[in-house]
Amino acid sequence: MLIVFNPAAGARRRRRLLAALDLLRGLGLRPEIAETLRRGHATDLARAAALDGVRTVVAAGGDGTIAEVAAGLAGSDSALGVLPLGTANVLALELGLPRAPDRAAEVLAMGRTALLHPGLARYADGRELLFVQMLGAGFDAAVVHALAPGLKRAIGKGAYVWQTMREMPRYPFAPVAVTLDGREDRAASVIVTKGRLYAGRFLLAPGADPRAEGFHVALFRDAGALAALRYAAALPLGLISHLSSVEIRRAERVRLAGEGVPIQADGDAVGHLPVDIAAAPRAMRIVVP
Ligand SMILES: Nc1ncnc2c1ncn2[C@@H]1O[C@H](COP(=O)(O)OP(=O)(O)OP(=O)(O)O)[C@@H](O)[C@H]1O
Repeated sequence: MLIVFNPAAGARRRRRLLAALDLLRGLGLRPEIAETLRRGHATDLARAAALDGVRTVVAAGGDGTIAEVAAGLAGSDSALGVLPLGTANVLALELGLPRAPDRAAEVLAMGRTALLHPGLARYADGRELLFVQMLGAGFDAAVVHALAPGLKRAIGKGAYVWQTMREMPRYPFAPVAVTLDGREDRAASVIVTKGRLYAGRFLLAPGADPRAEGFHVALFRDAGALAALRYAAALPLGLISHLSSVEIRRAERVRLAGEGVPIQADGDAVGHLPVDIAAAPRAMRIVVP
């Protein structure tokens, strides 16, 4: 087992990592630790471990770290493990993965796995990006793009609320052209999700499951600061999918295009539209309770 630790995830999570390590050792495991030095490093570390035949590579961080480790393991037989040390930890909440180091260590030691079906986004220049939970284009991505990492470390999820209020009056709401399995549509913002949850425990797409194939696509029809405020208020109340200006569709293939529209994937800023989204060529195994 290799644990890939992102020291920049969450806030001061090294103690939780060390606690989990002690517990894993107590359960008879001898995990190695590799610390990431920069963005994207977790992918290189995971890929090298998979080539070496390491059976389980654990992402110790948040959703961004999980996605990077998953990208490195793609196509291999190594399983993905998770020690949730991030800010939002949406995938961990989605799959019921415990945050407490003792319980997380127990889950990793048991080694029970489920299938995970990541999404793969392809940019116009042919680059590919794997995501495990969701990809957003439009307003939520603008918030992620503008978020200062220091603020996130200092005040955690509150940083998203603060940045959302700042972006509302200034985001230009360029329209997003959406193609769902060949059918054309339009929206002000779009979230292509594998899971039910968004930004923590908030319900976005009832019925979605990262262990199933395909995507749920939330189309936010209304543009403008007031609409963004309405969506932001409905989210913590679990009411997003009930709003008349939000439609949730299922699709296997999604194309998103829009002039200068930012994208976020698994909570990280990852460039701009256009992208073509489909299932990753192979499902992978993830360690679950
Ligand atoms: N050594 C490093 N220094 C700075 N950034 C890093 C380093 N290693 C990884 N990163 C980057 O840190 C970013 C944040 O990581 P991650 O998403 O795991 O944590 P988080 O944002 O706190 O959690 P969540 O996504 O669950 O809210 C990722 O984009 C990752 O590429």
